[in-house]
Amino acid sequence: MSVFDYEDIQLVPNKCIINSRSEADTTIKFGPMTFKIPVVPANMATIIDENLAIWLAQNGYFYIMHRFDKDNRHEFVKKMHDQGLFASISVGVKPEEYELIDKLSAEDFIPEYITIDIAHGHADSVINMIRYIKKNLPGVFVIAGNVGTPEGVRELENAGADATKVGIGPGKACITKLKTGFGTGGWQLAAVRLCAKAASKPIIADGGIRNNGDIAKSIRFGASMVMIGSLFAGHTETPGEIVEEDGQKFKTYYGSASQYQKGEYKNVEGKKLLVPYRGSISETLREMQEDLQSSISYAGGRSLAALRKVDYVIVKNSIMNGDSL
Ligand SMILES: NC(=O)C1=CN([C@@H]2O[C@H](COP(=O)(O)OP(=O)(O)OC[C@H]3O[C@@H](n4cnc5c(N)ncnc54)[C@H](OP(=O)(O)O)[C@@H]3O)[C@@H](O)[C@H]2O)C=CC1
Ligand SMILES: Nc1nc2c(ncn2[C@@H]2O[C@H](COP(=O)(O)O)[C@@H](O)[C@H]2O)c(=O)[nH]1
Repeated sequence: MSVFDYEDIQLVPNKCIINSRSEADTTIKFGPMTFKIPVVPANMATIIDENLAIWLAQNGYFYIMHRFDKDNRHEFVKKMHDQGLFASISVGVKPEEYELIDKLSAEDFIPEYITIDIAHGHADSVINMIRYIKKNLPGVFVIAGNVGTPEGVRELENAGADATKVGIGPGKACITKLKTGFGTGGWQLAAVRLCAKAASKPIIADGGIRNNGDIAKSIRFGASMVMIGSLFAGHTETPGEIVEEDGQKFKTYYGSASQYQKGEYKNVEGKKLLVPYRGSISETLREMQEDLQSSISYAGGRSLAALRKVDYVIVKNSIMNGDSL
């Protein structure tokens, strides 16, 4: 098994067949809808809130609302639908989460997407929740995770998941590999490749994206969608608190399994960081789209499909050469 991560890989260019990068099509069909780019902000409390979810849905981007405003999720689905927007929520696996599914079903508020979001998603608790949602809300597109192995992907797909989310511990606010010794941190891209080969349905590569080029690399190795936290954390629209230090502006970004999210220091597997403030998220999304259009041109194609079969080389520890943007 070859083990590598984003910084160890370079994609190999093919002859360009378009006259302008604007001709390259970055759209992706994911579940019942098509989105502008194959990118989704992480379903974390410092990355997405209701206002940003509305803006993303109105502007052709996928979003997944986090699950930490527990009592508001039912109202959130209703609010999105009242505005003619799609609803995409997260759930956990505890008993009260089953009550939410029952309530949505009883009142016929059916979100388009539900993501089952727990740390160790290769578990009977997740399999049971997938089955419950599929039985009680049969039209919903169910994303389940997180997993880091082909076996995990297959079991969740077999239980009925429509997509699986891959990544155990590669996130920037993550300390899982330090606290437990487990995970895909340091070999996340290779894990995405292994999982995608086993998958018969779409996968989301989750965590470890540090540069826009990593989105193209994720697509090359089989992801249909890429989930990103830290690269989005510093924006005006993301909900992290603004902090000023030595005249410089930062925003807070904390893990969903950090004490800041949990309110207590128990089973902590996440930390808090300060991320430089960087203006509006619309500019970052626009730049991601432009960079992806450029990637498609280097792949010698017109759409994301060209990226999926491009050659690559493994250049361990050498390609960045100390470079930074
Ligand atoms: N992608 C990643 O690498 C990681 C992501 N996270 C994020 O942090 C948030 C909190 O996650 P999580 O702690 O799972 O959520 P919860 O605290 O809601 O836990 C969900 C349920 O799973 C149980 N559980 C959690 N971890 C384990 C485990 N290792 N073995 C057995 N049972 C377990 C919990 O019980 P109990 O608490 O009693 O064990 C609880 O009943 C999520 O948003 C998750 O995505 C967290 C860590 C890693
Ligand atoms: N191990 C942990 N992982 C976490 C936690 N909170 C979120 N996450 C995961 O990180 C990604 C985002 O990664 P990034 O590299 O883009 O910043 C997110 O989608 C989760 O899967 C946590 O507390 N511990």
